[in-house]
Amino acid sequence: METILVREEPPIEWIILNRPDKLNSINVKMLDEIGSVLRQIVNNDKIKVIIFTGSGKAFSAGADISQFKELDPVKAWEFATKGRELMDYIERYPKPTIAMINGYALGGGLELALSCDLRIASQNVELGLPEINLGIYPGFGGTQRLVRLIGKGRALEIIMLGDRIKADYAERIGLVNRVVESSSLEKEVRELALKLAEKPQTAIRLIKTVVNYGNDGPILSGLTLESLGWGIAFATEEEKKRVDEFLSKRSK
Ligand SMILES: CC(C)(COP(=O)(O)OP(=O)(O)OC[C@H]1O[C@@H](n2cnc3c(N)ncnc32)[C@H](O)[C@@H]1OP(=O)(O)O)[C@@H](O)C(=O)NCCC(=O)NCCSC(=O)CCO
Repeated sequence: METILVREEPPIEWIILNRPDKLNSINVKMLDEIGSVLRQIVNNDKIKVIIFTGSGKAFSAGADISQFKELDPVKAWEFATKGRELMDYIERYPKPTIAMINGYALGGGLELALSCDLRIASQNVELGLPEINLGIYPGFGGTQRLVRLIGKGRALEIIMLGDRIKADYAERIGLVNRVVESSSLEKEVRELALKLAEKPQTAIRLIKTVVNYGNDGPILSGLTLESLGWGIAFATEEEKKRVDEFLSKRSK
């Protein structure tokens, strides 16, 4: 891999964006390499949680602006589609994903974090969608995912002003799940990942499916999907085992 580092530590797979001298800005090669790793491990049962992070002082400063001069409108559309499709794949990935955000997460970097299930940030982060300052706007899904995560008013403020946001405000508005001390970021995220890995994996997968697909359409479709998935959970060994354990403890 040229642009990422991969650390396999079952049950965790670490995907580390690795262009630190360019603040881990995202080029086509990086999109390809991330997609390729995710496809390789999708059926590996030993890997239960994926953690994305960045090497050096950034999670990622966004799409690689140095490539923008080569983009005519059609190539720009294709690049945005490629980035957005990877983010769609991450959002719907059957295993839980965590963005461990260190330093800058801007533009496409924040959009990558938005496509993850959980976002844990260190105190020193600066988050934002500064694309407006380049005369464009977020193209890897940010206009849609940010609105759904924090609401239209706050999302429009972030997207239209392009300002950088600090950790405490990001936590207050729900942009990140949790802010932790920089020195304990990796430890806390690892603990969270191990906790997730202990959970019944089919139920986790069903939750992701119901939440992601259910929220895309009318509420009645989402609620129906919830009921269907709930039924499927009863077909799993994990459900039988855990319900039996609960009941047997109480009947003693
Ligand atoms: C993140 C900033 C504020 C950091 O500033 P600073 O600490 O001063 O560091 P720099 O010298 O600016 O950057 C170091 C090095 O990285 C290169 N770089 C940084 N960001 C990018 C990028 N997005 N693309 C390409 N290269 C980048 C920078 O050129 C330097 O390289 P040298 O070879 O040393 O010159 C600041 O870097 C910043 O504002 N970055 C841009 C953030 C941004 O606008 N992101 C949105 C991109 S568009 C997008 O993501 C579309 C998808 O929706």
